[in-house]
Amino acid sequence: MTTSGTGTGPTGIRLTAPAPGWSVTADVVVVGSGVAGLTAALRCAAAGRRAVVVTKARLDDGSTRWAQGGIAAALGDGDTPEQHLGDTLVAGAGLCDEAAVRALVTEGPDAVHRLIGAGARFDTAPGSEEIALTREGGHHRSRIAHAGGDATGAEISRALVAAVRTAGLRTIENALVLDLLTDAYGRTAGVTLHVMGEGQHDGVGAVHAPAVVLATGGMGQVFSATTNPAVSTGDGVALALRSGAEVSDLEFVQFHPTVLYLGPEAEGQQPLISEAVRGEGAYLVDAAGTRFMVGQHELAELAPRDIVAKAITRRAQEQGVEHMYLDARHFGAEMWQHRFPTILAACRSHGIDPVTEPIPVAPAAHYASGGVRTDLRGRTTVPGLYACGEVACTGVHGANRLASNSLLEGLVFAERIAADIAAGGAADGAPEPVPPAVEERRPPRALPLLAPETRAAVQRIMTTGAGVLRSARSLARAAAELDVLHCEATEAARAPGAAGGADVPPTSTKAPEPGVEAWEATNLLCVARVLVAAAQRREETRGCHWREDHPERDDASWRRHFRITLGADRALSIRTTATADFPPTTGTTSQPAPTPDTEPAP
Ligand SMILES: Cc1cc2nc3c(=O)[nH]c(=O)nc-3n(C[C@H](O)[C@H](O)[C@H](O)COP(=O)(O)OP(=O)(O)OC[C@H]3O[C@@H](n4cnc5c(N)ncnc54)[C@H](O)[C@@H]3O)c2cc1C
Ligand SMILES: O=C([O-])CC(=O)C(=O)O
Repeated sequence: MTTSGTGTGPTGIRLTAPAPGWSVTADVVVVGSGVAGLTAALRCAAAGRRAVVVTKARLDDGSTRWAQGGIAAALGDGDTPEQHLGDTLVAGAGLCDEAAVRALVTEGPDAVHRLIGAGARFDTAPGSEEIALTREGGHHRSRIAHAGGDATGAEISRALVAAVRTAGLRTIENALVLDLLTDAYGRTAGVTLHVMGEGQHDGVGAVHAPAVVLATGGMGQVFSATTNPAVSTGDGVALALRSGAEVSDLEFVQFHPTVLYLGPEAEGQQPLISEAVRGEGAYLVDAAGTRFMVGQHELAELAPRDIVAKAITRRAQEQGVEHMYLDARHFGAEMWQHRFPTILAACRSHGIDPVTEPIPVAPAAHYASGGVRTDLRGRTTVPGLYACGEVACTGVHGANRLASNSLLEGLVFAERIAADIAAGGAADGAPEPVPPAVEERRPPRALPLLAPETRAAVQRIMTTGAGVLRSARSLARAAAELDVLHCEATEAARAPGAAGGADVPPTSTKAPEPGVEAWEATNLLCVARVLVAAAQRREETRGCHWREDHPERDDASWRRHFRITLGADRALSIRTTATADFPPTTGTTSQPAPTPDTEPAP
């Protein structure tokens, strides 16, 4: 067995996990403990597979816990999966894979009922046992189930964590997964991970398993202001790239239109004002108090998210201001308290009372519509490596995710993966035993210890150059600045005495292990560079990719996906493929090379 990662990241630096010092063996290792990871683990366990869940912080520390609006499914009278399909395809702006969307919307209602069976409690309509349903942007029907008013994700997380505990699943918390292990045939054989804090697993170790499910969530932390929690650093996408898997559609970062505006210097996770607030009748008004969405789209404030985010940005530019306002004073105190208690508390903690004043809002990075490319069974292009949830690109979201389809996608595709694993879809048999000489055979470590400041630098560069509004110029500047960061990091890594530097023998036991911050910063830089490369390539405006210099959607030239890998020559390669070819329907690595063009990255 050898460690993967012998190629270089887009940083050009060899990114290889340190050799494992301890190990655990399982049938499947699930990386991440949000809705996708926990559902996959529970389902695998129910099918008799030994599943281990590894997660970077605590079990409930991902985006799932923060989800507000709800989970979309055709649960209501008169609603149908077909109508849900239609709304999803429209939001996806011509780039959804219809087969994937069909799987989502037809399997969605039962998946939600299974979640309820697992213990999740959704709000019910007054005086009834029926699930209460609301609306969000892009949905022509009320089909969003919610819990605790605006605390849907917290309830889903609570229920799934409780189910995992009841099922007695093995979990390893505070463990950052570094890289994929592969066997001599290039098949998945587990992961290496770095456990923080005290405990029996302290330091770098490994979980050996023939199937790995990446469920690491999003990459919102690539930007300065995001709704995503601190753990959303794109680790799964970076790991997948290093292991040779394909990623796709990274340029489609969804900016949520209504995030509480806390000033131009605000950084890190920002409070979301759910789209469900607009679903219940809140208005967007500009600095002059005018409802500017009326007349812009048939659904006005409930237009798909990308359209609202663009309208807010445009109107703010016209008026020379930083934000717009969401006015829901007409809800009254009781409705605010009952329906949106979390948002009410968050606003008040920042000195804004939505009962008596409009809420200042601006777009912020919210969701990665692209990610690690999978087929309908959740298989990536590396045998035995699966991906589900926000880290994955199943083809469901196209160029822009429809509101509240994300939790649903996590459920449905996690279940599909578990079914595939249960049917023997991963590499056959147990992983090969680790040969004693693995320490000597691992590639030389040359991970630069990126300083924590690198994270903030990446975020500033990405926010300025690759944010909600982009252009060739802004993207070129971002690419150049990221290059500088990469070069500085490389130089620092080579400096005498640096961990992983040239003076540290590959097998040295004295070299300090890179810290979590170093891995996260490295992963952020890696995904930022790939994201910018994809955004530079897409010379049109589509879905949540908005190019100032190419303001129109161009189906003739760009109704395509970019499939991005790190080649054996260590260069980033970007291929384009037509929508109809996406994703593969048969599985793993034996796909014919897509047409038409294969080019080195810019
Ligand atoms: C504020 C907010 C509100 C939202 N509201 C909604 C909504 O109402 N409806 C909806 O459908 N969607 C919503 N979304 C999106 C949705 O919540 C997420 O897309 C979804 O929860 C992602 O689930 P996941 O399981 O893929 O990832 P997450 O829930 O983000 O979990 C990822 C997990 O991976 C772990 N992890 C990451 N990297 C590593 C690593 N290297 N090693 C080990 N573990 C790692 C994390 O610690 C975490 O446990 C919202 C998102 C946010 C941020
Ligand atoms: O509550 C919100 O607006 C967030 C949401 O639905 C989503 O991201 O799907």
